[in-house]
Amino acid sequence: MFVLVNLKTYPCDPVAVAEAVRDVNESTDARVAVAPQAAHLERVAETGAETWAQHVDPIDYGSNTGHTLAETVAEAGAVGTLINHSEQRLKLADVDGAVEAAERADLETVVCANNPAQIGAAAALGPDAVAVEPPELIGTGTPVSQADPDIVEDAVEAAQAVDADVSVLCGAGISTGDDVVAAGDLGSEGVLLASGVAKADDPTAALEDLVAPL
Ligand SMILES: O=C(CO)COP(=O)(O)O
Repeated sequence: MFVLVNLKTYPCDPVAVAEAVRDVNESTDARVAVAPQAAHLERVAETGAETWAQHVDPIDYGSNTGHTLAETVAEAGAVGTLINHSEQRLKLADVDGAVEAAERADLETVVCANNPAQIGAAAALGPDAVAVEPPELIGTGTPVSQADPDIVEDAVEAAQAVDADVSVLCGAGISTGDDVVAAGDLGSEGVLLASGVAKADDPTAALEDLVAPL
């Protein structure tokens, strides 16, 4: 299972979380990675943790003030990027352009989507993975795998119908090892999560709990 910890703009110490991600990754068969804010990418990557960007824009080098260029993210040490997170929605054409930009920079891609229909559309753009995250469950602590298991199974089916090579992750409210196991049982190859680690008093303990059954 892939466990991708999105730090959003939570007021945690990104380097401390990254060190916990690095250490827990070494102690488990699961793959554990962290997605800090763009300005923290370099410091986080220097810890040795697998580092992802939260977003890249559908642009190339040039006159794009305030945008995030995929090549710069890669140079800062990211190996992958989220695209179209529920909190950073893009138009379909821009999701396509962002996937293209990420591929140009050799970044692995996870395109997020709200529901199985959008997952099918996202899978058609050829990312490495898609992630279904029902927005109403994000940050609630109620795991998608428990509150809405059908959405995960339907997302897996929708992605497979379009491109069987695209992995499916799920997210929203995931915070325990049991949640991760339940996600896997529904056909998900990984989880995206944030508050369960970024807001935890002890991020290392939270991460250890997440991977314990894997
Ligand atoms: O948006 C998410 C991960 O990208 C999910 O957030 P929570 O884990 O806080 O529900």
